[in-house]
Amino acid sequence: MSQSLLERQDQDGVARLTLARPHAYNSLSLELMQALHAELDRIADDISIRCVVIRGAGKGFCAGHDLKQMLGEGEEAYYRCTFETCSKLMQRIVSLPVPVIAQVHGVATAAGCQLVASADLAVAAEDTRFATPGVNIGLFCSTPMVALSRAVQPKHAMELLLTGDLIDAERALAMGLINQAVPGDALEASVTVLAEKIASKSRKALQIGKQAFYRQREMSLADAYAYCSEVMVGNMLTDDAQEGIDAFINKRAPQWQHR
Ligand SMILES: C/C=C/C(=O)SCCNC(=O)CCNC(=O)[C@H](O)C(C)(C)COP(=O)(O)OP(=O)(O)OC[C@H]1O[C@@H](n2cnc3c(N)ncnc32)[C@H](O)[C@@H]1OP(=O)(O)O
Repeated sequence: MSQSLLERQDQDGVARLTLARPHAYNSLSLELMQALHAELDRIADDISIRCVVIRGAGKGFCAGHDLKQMLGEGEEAYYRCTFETCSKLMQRIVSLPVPVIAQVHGVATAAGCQLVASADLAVAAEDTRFATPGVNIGLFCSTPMVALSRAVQPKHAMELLLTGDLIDAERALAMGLINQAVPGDALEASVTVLAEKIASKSRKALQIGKQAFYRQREMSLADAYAYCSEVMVGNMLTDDAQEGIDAFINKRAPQWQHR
């Protein structure tokens, strides 16, 4: 991992990944996206991690793709590589076996807003501004729309995409883009409470549940119930479910094996 682009700190089963390009609002250069993807791959295989927090260094979370790099490179192959890399990164977040929380402050625009929408949960400082402003610069936010249109109601997604307007955290909360809007000085603590609560669960249960949540959403009602019934059967057969139920019945704390 490149220390200058992305920083990682692990504590109590939570991996905190900090986008570290504060001079450019942590905009997603190709190298930063590659570093984040590689770190998520490592976390996927790291049994000690049960929750991931993605946050930004400096005065904002993320201002989307690095426009200076994009204009500077100016080649079709480079653009294709950028958007494919970003799209794979967002899918890696969804396919990660453990939940991802976006800890958002300052601004989250374009691909930064997509990062928020792609995370399983998001907590923002009250004064955060969100937007998909590509349309203001002749660049409709087509890849962010994939995550956005799955995270919020279609008319809310279209409003953001068509106007490019900045919205505040209160509006983002009302749209369902974020889970909580908290005072800026309470952001770190609020995310820690949420992350540690999740990290206290069985990693196996989190993995089974997260994967099933996204898969069943693409299915018909009947297929979703059939699929999730089988998921529950598989879940019941895990060591952690057997342990958790026994612990509940015997009024003791469960000892997770994370399998
Ligand atoms: C399909 C997906 C497409 C995309 O993701 S395309 C990217 C679309 N993103 C945007 O259009 C956002 C562009 N940025 C902004 O609109 C504004 O910025 C903000 C609202 C995020 C913040 O405004 P303020 O607080 O006034 O700061 P500031 O002076 O505009 O920016 C500070 C420094 O950060 C650089 N910067 C900001 N966003 C980007 C970016 N996306 N790529 C590269 N650099 C960026 C600026 O240029 C400047 O730099 P310097 O201090 O050298 O003047």
